[in-house]
Amino acid sequence: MSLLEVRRLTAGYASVPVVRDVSLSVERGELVALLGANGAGKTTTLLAISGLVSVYSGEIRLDAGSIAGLAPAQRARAGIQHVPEDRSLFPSLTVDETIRLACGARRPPKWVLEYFPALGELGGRRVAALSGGEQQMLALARALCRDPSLLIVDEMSLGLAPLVVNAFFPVLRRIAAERGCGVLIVEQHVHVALRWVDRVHVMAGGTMAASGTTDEMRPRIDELAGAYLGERTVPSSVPTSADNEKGENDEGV
Ligand SMILES: Nc1ncnc2c1ncn2[C@@H]1O[C@H](COP(=O)(O)OP(=O)(O)OP(=O)(O)O)[C@@H](O)[C@H]1O
Repeated sequence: MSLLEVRRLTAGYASVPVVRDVSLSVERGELVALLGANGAGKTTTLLAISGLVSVYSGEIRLDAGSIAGLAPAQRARAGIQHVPEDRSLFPSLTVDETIRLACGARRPPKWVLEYFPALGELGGRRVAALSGGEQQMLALARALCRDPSLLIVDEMSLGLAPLVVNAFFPVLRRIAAERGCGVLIVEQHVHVALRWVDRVHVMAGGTMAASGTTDEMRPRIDELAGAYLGERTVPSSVPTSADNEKGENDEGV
């Protein structure tokens, strides 16, 4: 039984479907990437899972239960946390205030900041004064405060330097493994994603073009990039899975 099961989803805006017949799944402890060119429908698919766009047909199940009838806030309470593309932080709040707001009356769980120790030094700093990487750390930490069973991260690397991106992936892997949650990310750096994720779904033109384990997809990446990913690939000189075993860039954030 998958943590998240999306079956034949058709969803869109103002009665116009922009994703059609999309199926994907995420298991507990698994890191899954959703890839695709601009406009392929990745964000819309994530928004449909979180209940933020209209679903016209298909099924979305979390822990085997249908969440179709649930409002976004109910889905959040059911275990889904969504870090949107723009990160949706409040620029005038400090790091501490952002975390406290996410935790409500409770204290932030200690383990949250253990994944992002750099945030510990930034408690009093306003969001507006944080770098892009620090803002992404905060957005992820805020989502983790709810101890999600499914963490959704849209365009995690947007605006971040490749070195910073490389540092985020091992942290996401640890979160998935240690918290037992599923992590579904939209990622533009395809070769970097293939270094770290367990499974890949490739969207094109609002439909699911290819799905498979990373080992299955890696040999097909040039074919997939040519057919579906447009400019959203980086040269294959970016380290591949073999480099993981050497522990390069694993220092975390
Ligand atoms: N609010 C909206 N109203 C109407 N159409 C929209 C809306 N948002 C997105 N679309 C359209 O839906 C299609 C899929 O967009 P979506 O943002 O899901 O793609 P994407 O794969 O996430 O692209 P990108 O990588 O550029 O963010 C596009 O044709 C887009 O123009």
